Amino acid sequence: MDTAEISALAQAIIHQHGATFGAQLHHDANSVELTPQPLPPALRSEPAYLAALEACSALGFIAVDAETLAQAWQRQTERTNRFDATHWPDDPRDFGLSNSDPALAFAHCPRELGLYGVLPTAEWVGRMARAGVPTVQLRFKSEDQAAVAREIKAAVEAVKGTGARLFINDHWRAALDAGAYGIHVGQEDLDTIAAKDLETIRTSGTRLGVSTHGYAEMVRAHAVQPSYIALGAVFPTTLKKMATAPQGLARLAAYVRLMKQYPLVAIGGISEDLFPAVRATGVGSVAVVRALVNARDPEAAARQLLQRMQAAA
Ligand SMILES: Cc1ncc(COP(=O)(O)OP(=O)(O)O)c(N)n1
Ligand SMILES: Cc1ncsc1CCOP(=O)(O)O
Ligand SMILES: [Mg+2]
Repeated sequence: MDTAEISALAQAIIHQHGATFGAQLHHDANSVELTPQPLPPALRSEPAYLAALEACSALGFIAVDAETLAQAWQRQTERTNRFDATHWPDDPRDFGLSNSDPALAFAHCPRELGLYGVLPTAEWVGRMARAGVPTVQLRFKSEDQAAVAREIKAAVEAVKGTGARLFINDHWRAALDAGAYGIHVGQEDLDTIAAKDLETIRTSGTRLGVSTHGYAEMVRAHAVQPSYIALGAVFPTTLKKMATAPQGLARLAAYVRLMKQYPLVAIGGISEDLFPAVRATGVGSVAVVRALVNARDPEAAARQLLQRMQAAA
């Protein structure tokens, strides 16, 4: 196939899916600006792969995600024996997400983690757990290890008797020592935790949540078979400087279709009014910071968000 024929296949993909992913270019308060990305160097020569690489880059996927999608489109083409521009890859087998050994998976947690409060102190953790938030996280940023250990212990105490599941962000050793329900780590954290330490967390029965920001990171997260996968940032957030653009609802829905074997958590810029649209993607949990912490009445906000979670279920 020559370059013109490959470009015609790429155009067919863009024609089919431009409205879905391109719809994110609309301009309203929650719009997500996804600009076409430069075409990365091709690693293979098959037409389906090359066409998908071109199309996905044009649709705004960054190089590693366009590459992951292009490889999946090629596998889909081989598996089904035909190139189908209409079918956006969503079969885990095409992403190499099958055939994991379940004996090596992290401890399970419920598919529906529900409203998930990501909170700055043990006091906030206790307050939101008592308000009925079913999943909470202590996201306590400090270099002072003694202060970290104290805060984590206090958070573990604070959720006792509330039924809330407590995840600890980043500080996995102290979280293990304190007997927290789970640990949340980012991609950078995964880079720095040694394989033997991950194994220590896994065999302790402590749950593990992993942040992802696109297709390549989801594939990478799957390699450790975590208890849940977080997907974000869905919308712009002022709370954390993100290395990648907000993903938007269309991508979130595509991620949920692909990763439905995992409990999934959507995070980033999710305000109360956006809950129905986020829940409509099928994601089982919605994580928020500012929607709780910046609310004039955080307990009332928690009640409101819990209702939104249920209404959209
Ligand atoms: C539920 C949830 N999702 C994502 C994050 C972000 O984690 P990470 O990428 O490690 O960034 P920091 O929170 O450490 O700044 C999270 N904390 N919780
Ligand atoms: C910690 C984190 N990780 C990805 S987005 C985010 C912050 C979410 O905060 P908010 O819900 O206030 O946008
Ligand atoms: Mg982190």
